Amino acid sequence: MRDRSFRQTEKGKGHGPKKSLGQNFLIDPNITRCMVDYAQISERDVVLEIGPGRGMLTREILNSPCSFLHIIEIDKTLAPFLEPLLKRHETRTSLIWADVLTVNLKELSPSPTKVLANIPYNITTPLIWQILEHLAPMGTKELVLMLQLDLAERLCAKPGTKDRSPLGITIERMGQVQIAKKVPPSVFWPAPKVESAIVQILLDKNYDLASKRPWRRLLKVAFARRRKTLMNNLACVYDFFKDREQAYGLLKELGLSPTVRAEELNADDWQRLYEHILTL
Ligand SMILES: C[S@@+](CC[C@H](N)C(=O)[O-])C[C@H]1O[C@@H](n2cnc3c(N)ncnc32)[C@H](O)[C@@H]1O
Repeated sequence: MRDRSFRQTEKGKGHGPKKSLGQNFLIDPNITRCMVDYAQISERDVVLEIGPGRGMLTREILNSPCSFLHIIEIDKTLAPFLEPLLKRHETRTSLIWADVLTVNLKELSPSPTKVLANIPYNITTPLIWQILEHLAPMGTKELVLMLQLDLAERLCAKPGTKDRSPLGITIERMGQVQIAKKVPPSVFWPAPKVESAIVQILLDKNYDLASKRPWRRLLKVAFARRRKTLMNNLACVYDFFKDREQAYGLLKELGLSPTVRAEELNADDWQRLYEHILTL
């Protein structure tokens, strides 16, 4: 059942949704419950919620047995919604008013084991990189995120498809990603123009990969010009190789065609290429 009292309450507290901050609030408690169920939060979990808005998902997380909840929200005008809620759970919550992209997530104490968020679509990609880079090495093992459906599909893209991306490949090397549930615009207020999806990311290996500069640089170079071959990108962009001959030699050694494009490589190919780049 949708939360029909929402609009009145919202107006009552003098806060209208801000488009510039991606404020499409969830109004269907079944969806927030679903997100918390996917996260399977136990009393050992420390949760980080990004962008709590009016606290719809926050309330559901606080109903779970989590030992601690960090919350980061940029919009202080949401205080009348959040502060009374958090006051009831003072000993196990901490609220930071800030742009999450400027927060040093490594310093959150206790360290989050799980991240839940209905994130503003405009900061999704840098935010996921930030979480992988700073929180995965600190023990974050699971992310349950509400994302725009097309981005969710890009994160799950298989080798050989045009949607393959550096972020998707990095997640694949660190764990698994899946679309847990597609979500229609009608569960938000105001309704966005696009469909969304709940995405579950499990991290179970290579926890420090996203923080490795050579890895990030390899992917950046390989995907710098998507229509060019991997060999051309490796040889011509930046200075990985002296010339095309050297790049050709490496691809041959790895059993890869000289005409292969970055989007065609699978996770093992990336690992072998990365290991070789580290020896250069
Ligand atoms: C899509 S709304 C989700 C609100 C709430 N979690 C819900 O599901 O109803 C996104 C929230 O992220 C907040 N936000 C936007 N940009 C942010 C940023 N850079 N750092 C932290 N919070 C941000 C917005 O103010 C808003 O509360």
